[in-house]
Amino acid sequence: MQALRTLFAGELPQLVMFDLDGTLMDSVPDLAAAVDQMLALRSRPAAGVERVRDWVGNGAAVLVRRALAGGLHHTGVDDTEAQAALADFLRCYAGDHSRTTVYPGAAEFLSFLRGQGVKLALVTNKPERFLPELLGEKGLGDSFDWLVGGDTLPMQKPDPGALLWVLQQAGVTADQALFVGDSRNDVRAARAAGVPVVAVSYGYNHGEPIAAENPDLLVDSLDALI
Ligand SMILES: O=C(O)COP(=O)(O)O
Ligand SMILES: [Mg+2]
Repeated sequence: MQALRTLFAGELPQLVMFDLDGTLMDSVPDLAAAVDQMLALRSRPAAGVERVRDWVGNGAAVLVRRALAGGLHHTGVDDTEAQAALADFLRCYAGDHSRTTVYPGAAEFLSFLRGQGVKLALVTNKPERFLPELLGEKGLGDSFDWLVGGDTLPMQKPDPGALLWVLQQAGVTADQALFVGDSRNDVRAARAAGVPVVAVSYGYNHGEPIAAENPDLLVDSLDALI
């Protein structure tokens, strides 16, 4: 907590915005299962958890395009095929979140902040339709004042638009807010919004160490911030 308070002149932030996948929840096992089902429907080999981990972070449509391309760079994927594959992926993913787990320390940090009266928001690139059910299923249903999915607004992280929207809703200035995330999309969106940013070391960042993005703080678990 000492470290967190140093970012806010001895106080706590008034608003904390959280990324979801790779920050609060280890969701890759279920995302990979749905990707592999989508590929199997096309008689294509499974991608597997290790590769899918590096493809998560830019929302479902980009994840599916990366899976069709077999790598991070997905130019050249046919739009019609990508659209059909996205529909299959979304249908498969909706069915089963049983392998998704909340990271140790995440629930504790959220309830600590709630107890201190800090406003909380989820700002994820994951499609909005999955959020209420997934959070409820994993015991985080009452955690957030705002839920912003990747398709809630016209822009997605690393665009700062969703963060700026939440700041406006909350009536909080950027320097009184904090963003907590795992990927370069999070750090870059927070920087562009002027919001201090904490990164977690255990998440998904396209196979690169998140330290290279120079977050204001880097932690190995969220309860290190309590
Ligand atoms: O769905 C994704 O690609 C990533 O979601 P996130 O923004 O919560 O990491
Ligand atoms: Mg993430």
